[in-house]
Amino acid sequence: MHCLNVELGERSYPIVIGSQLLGDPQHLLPYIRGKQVCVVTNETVAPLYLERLLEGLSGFDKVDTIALPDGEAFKTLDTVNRIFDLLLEQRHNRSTTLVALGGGVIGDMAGFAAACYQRGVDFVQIPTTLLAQVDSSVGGKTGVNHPLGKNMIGAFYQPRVVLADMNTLQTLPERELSAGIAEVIKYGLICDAPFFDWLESNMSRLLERDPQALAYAVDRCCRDKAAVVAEDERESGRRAILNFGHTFGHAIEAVQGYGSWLHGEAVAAGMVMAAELSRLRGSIDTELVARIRDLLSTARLPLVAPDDMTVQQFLDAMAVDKKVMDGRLRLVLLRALGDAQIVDDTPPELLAEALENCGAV
Ligand SMILES: NC(=O)c1ccc[n+]([C@@H]2O[C@H](COP(=O)([O-])OP(=O)(O)OC[C@H]3O[C@@H](n4cnc5c(N)ncnc54)[C@H](O)[C@@H]3O)[C@@H](O)[C@H]2O)c1
Ligand SMILES: O=C(O)C(=O)C[C@@H](O)[C@H](O)[C@H](O)COP(=O)(O)O
Ligand SMILES: [Zn+2]
Repeated sequence: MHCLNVELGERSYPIVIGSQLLGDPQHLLPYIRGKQVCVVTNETVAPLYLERLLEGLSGFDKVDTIALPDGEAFKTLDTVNRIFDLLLEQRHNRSTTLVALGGGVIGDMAGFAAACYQRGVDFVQIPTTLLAQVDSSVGGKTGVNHPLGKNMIGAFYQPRVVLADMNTLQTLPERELSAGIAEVIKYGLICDAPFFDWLESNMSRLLERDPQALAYAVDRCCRDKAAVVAEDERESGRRAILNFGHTFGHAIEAVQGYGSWLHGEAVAAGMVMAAELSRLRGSIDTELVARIRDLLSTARLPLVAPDDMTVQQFLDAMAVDKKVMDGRLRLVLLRALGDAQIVDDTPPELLAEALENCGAV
């Protein structure tokens, strides 16, 4: 077991990475300040891990659980409202703690509920997917989707602790493991070239779920993300690099209807699009684009746009991206391997060419 910190002054918190963390309450209890707890999970994760977690919470006056329906399609205000209904019906007060047990969908919604309930209560992240362990549980972006755009309603709200139990990854469906690997690869591309090299040599170990390789990757990604977030908590500048591939990816998710492409899959295709655009702008060469495609493909991730998705559909969906400023699209592109930059001067015809080169019609 080991630990690292997200340094945010009075909002700093630890990320604990280990195995058997779920059954060992000593990691969780110090971060629960009141006597009330509400575990937020879903119908898939509850039968797998809820009982183990609840065993460690038996000392509290009040422990409620809500198991939400599973899936990105349920990452909505209506679903978050179900959390508020339960909290109010069960008379949870301001000293309650929400515990998010699940993937990024649960973490994003539980965190948002915690930010809003009685103007803010504590919350804890127990991420059970690779994607949630390397990305969504860290950094305090919480929120829900809107039919017109991804994560459009939300808040920056940091957890009190993140507990990443490696054992939970053993039950993850293969497709979800790959989706998590997309965000893992992202860190290599945007800020950690040596890690990208490591991934090229060790991808088979990750796909085989070698516990040591998984723990190494989770630790490395969390360190990379914690450093970026510590520098720019609310994305006024550098944090936007964590959005690499996402302007394209979010367009895919919104146009396809949330859930048909997994977030990580959409980000994978989006990263190829961003890499291709970087190449067209002359920043990176064909060889690097090929390396990126090869690694994503080895991880069984998609490299091109969904069938029939048009350039115009991309452009319309991308126009509502949260990074748009004064009507200008801001995109995260690559200057080199491990070096991302934010650009706001992409010629429209070059953007269209990159999209077409990646399968948009
Ligand atoms: N807040 C952030 O910074 C941030 C970062 C990246 C992604 N996200 C968001 O995270 C979401 C994607 O997260 P995700 O990939 O974890 O998806 P998810 O939460 O939908 O989980 C994926 C699937 O795996 C199941 N599952 C979870 N843990 C399991 C386990 N241990 N064993 C078996 N099945 C398990 C879930 O029930 C679900 O069916 C998206 O909504 C995305 O926008 C947020
Ligand atoms: O933490 C961040 O910052 C990220 O951008 C991480 C992304 O992987 C994540 O998908 C995030 O939810 C995207 O945020 P958004 O602000 O573009 O909706
Ligand atoms: Zn993401």
